[in-house]
Amino acid sequence: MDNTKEQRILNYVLQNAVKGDPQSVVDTIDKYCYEKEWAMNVGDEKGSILDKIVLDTNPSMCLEMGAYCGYSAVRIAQLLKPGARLLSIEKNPANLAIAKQVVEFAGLQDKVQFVEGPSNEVIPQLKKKYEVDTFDFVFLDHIKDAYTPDTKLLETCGLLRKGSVLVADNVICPGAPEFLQYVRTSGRYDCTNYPSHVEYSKNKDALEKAVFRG
Ligand SMILES: O=C(c1ccccc1)c1ccc(O)c(O)c1[N+](=O)[O-]
Ligand SMILES: [Mg+2]
Repeated sequence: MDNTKEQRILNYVLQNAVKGDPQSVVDTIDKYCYEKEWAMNVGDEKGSILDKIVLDTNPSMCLEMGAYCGYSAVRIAQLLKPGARLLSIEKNPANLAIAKQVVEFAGLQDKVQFVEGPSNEVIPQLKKKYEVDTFDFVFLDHIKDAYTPDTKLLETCGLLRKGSVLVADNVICPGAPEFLQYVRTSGRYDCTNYPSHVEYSKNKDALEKAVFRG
């Protein structure tokens, strides 16, 4: 059976990264995506911005929407303090399987819990089924049209608290204009834009940080 780009990325990690070394996994995926095939990981440039925000936030409970191949899960999880955890939602079962293997190869399986399904169906289950109180940090990197309804759903499900930090990828390219308008005009967030570029390219993109006011 012909393999997919995501399977080729996993195979490249398994053959070239250092097992148990998260940064080696991140660097290896970046190398593959620069040299062989573009893929929609957050990438090294935006990833460095993401890293700084995670370190500054020092979160105990994190959510990621859009695991893809596990790249951002590895970036985030390697920065978490002991006992902190990342819950990663991915609706594509094939990508979820890849992401799980990438995270396991990095040695971060004890910090990352994957949940398969559409985010709008998973979010309402998080308090009872996954024993989540509130999220300190949320990374949005899934379907761009879902950013706004999922942010509102996190609010209505009581999963955000005063100071919860949301970081959204791709607010310029492919773009998330409704999300930007909502977080910047609702009065419920303090927003900061981080200009950057689309992963592995020179096209303009940006991250948006939105801190919930409670
Ligand atoms: O939407 C795409 C996309 C659209 C068309 C072709 C390939 C990807 C995309 C591009 C860059 C991203 O960082 C990203 O997260 C996504 N995504 O799907 O979530
Ligand atoms: Mg993205």
